[in-house]
Amino acid sequence: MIIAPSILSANINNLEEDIQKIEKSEAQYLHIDIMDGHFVPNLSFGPNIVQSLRKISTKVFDVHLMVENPDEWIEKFATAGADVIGVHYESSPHIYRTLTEIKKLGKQAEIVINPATPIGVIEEVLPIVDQVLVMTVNPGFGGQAFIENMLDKIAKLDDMKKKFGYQFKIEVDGGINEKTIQKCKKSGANIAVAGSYIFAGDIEDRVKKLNDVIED
Ligand SMILES: O=C(CO)[C@H](O)[C@H](O)COP(=O)(O)O
Ligand SMILES: [Fe+2]
Repeated sequence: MIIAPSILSANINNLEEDIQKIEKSEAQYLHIDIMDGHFVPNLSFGPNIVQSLRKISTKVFDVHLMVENPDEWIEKFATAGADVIGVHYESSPHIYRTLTEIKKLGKQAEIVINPATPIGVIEEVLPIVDQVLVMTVNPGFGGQAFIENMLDKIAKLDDMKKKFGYQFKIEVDGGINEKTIQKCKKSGANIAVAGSYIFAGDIEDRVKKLNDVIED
């Protein structure tokens, strides 16, 4: 399972130091939350931050767009250094086109669904995506509690993946800690984003702890 530390919970006063700790850790991804104050009630980072981080990190940049009109932003984040670009199903009526454009830019395309969104509505894009992100909290903030009934959704998605032979990875985001990561893995998740859990302690140690519990 891939661990993706979310820099939303990093120390913004000393971001470089935290990024260096992530570099040394076993994490394979760096999760970057982009919030526009409209799609979610919070603001975070823009493409310039992604561009700066690209100079100091070798991790896979997993950019989670929580924005209205994602089509306006995908090229900017692709140019800034994103490797994976995640767009919310709820953010556009033309999400198939958005996902296709991400692929045309040479990036991995990810569809993201909010807790209230059923997987049935994304069935038609499953053959073209590289990742599906199942939100396990309502997006907008770090440090929220994991929504337990998302485990059924992850398991259903994993069943569909096996039934149709799809290759996408299943990612989970929100409320991930030593306990919830094990449940997500059992349900079929392949990538776990963790923000507050990782940055509340020693970064390298916390990433290792998450890896250790899922290996047991
Ligand atoms: O997308 C997000 C919030 O919208 C973050 O990635 C997520 O909340 C991570 O934070 P935590 O692990 O503290 O829940
Ligand atoms: Fe996120």
